[in-house]
Amino acid sequence: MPGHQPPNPPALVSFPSTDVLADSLAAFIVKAQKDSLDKKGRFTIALSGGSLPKMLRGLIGNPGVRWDKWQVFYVDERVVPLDHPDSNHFACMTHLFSKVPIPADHIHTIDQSLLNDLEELSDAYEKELIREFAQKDSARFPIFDLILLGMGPDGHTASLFPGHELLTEEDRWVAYIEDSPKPPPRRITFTLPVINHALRVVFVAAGKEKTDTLSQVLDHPETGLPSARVKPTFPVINFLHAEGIAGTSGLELRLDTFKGIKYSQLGICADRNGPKPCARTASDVPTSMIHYILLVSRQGKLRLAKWFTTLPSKAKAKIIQDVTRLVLARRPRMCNVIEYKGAKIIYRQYASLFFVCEIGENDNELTTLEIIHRYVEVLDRYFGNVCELDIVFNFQKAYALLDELVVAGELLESNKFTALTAAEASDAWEQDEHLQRALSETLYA
Ligand SMILES: O=C1O[C@H](COP(=O)(O)O)[C@@H](O)[C@H](O)[C@H]1O
Repeated sequence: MPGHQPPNPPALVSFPSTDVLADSLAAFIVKAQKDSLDKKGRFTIALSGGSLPKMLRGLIGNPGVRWDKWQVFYVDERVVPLDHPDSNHFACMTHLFSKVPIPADHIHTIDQSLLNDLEELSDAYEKELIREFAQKDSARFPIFDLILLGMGPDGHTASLFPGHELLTEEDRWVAYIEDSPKPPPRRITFTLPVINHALRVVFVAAGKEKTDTLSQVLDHPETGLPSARVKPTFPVINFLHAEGIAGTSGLELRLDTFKGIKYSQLGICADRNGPKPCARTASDVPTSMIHYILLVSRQGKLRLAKWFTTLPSKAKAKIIQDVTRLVLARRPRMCNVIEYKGAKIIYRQYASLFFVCEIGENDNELTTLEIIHRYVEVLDRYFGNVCELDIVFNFQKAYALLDELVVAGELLESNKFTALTAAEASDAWEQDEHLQRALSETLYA
């Protein structure tokens, strides 16, 4: 489960103006949407209120957006009628949805008939989430493709406020609050586990006062501000515009403001040596997706097949046949990338085994080779110089180790030791179970 893995450091993108931020954010959303549609044909997104809806203007008239594939939820909602100026839905309607062709039933709002009963209202919204997610993704918590958050000057995000008991909620998906320090007082909100299970989480912060809050959140997470508790598996990306941070040239980022952050920045970026224009754009945030991983022997025998896309068995058999033929025909010094039906096959040979992945045409080959190598390293450490026979006789373990690294086609755990520790822990439980069984058989025989 994504939320059980150690979080990655956040990334910060600073923009010279809110217009550039809005364009870049739109490009990022379209890329995330494309990845999700390629993978599963739908796109689930959760939106915040406050200043965020205005920042979504880059989506209006954007030809890359497939509105009919979106399922929209609200990260939090103020408990007021849906046409009330305080409503987050109202803000999103005003600034975005009234201007784009999204089907009305793809926007999941609160049930207005329950405004007088907060418990019923939040339960009903949770049920709405269950309807969308429970059978398709994780039943424990929904896994959103993208959650867009705001950050209040006090560090609150969604309707999770500093020091509030809701910050420790571990079970509920949606909770309610009657005493919000920011008006209106009655709200419902996603809980932190829901936010932390998302595939991508982005904070959008615009305004000078957000600089100090962001610095507090990034440099002093120990203070436990709500925004600092957002720690999903993949890096949180912070889209920031604030005068004084990004000046007119956009390059005057005050690096000392954010000490703890990993500066793997996009758009206008900076590192410890100072800010510089960055070749990458926000839409290049690495969301590379593997469609499948195959392990094929030199004799053309399939040793492992892990699919991250849903395909009929016939199509899978055809792919295995084609890919095996293509890879086996390669000579040693040839490039490790092969074009195949509008996608890319990335392969690497280790002794008698070919490790083969398919990725999209815009995905990153080198990252994929790195993922393959990481998997081989983990296998190697686990089996001690892994060979083909280890995989043949322990294929469940080979799958389990892969599951520790790659989930839903994306690299989940880049630390091989963490992946190994998880596998060794499950071995220990297994042995313990054997022991328990042997003991109880002896005792009760
Ligand atoms: O009250 C709320 O505040 C936060 C932050 O809003 P912002 O105006 O400072 O961006 C927002 O994300 C949340 O959805 C909203 O209900």
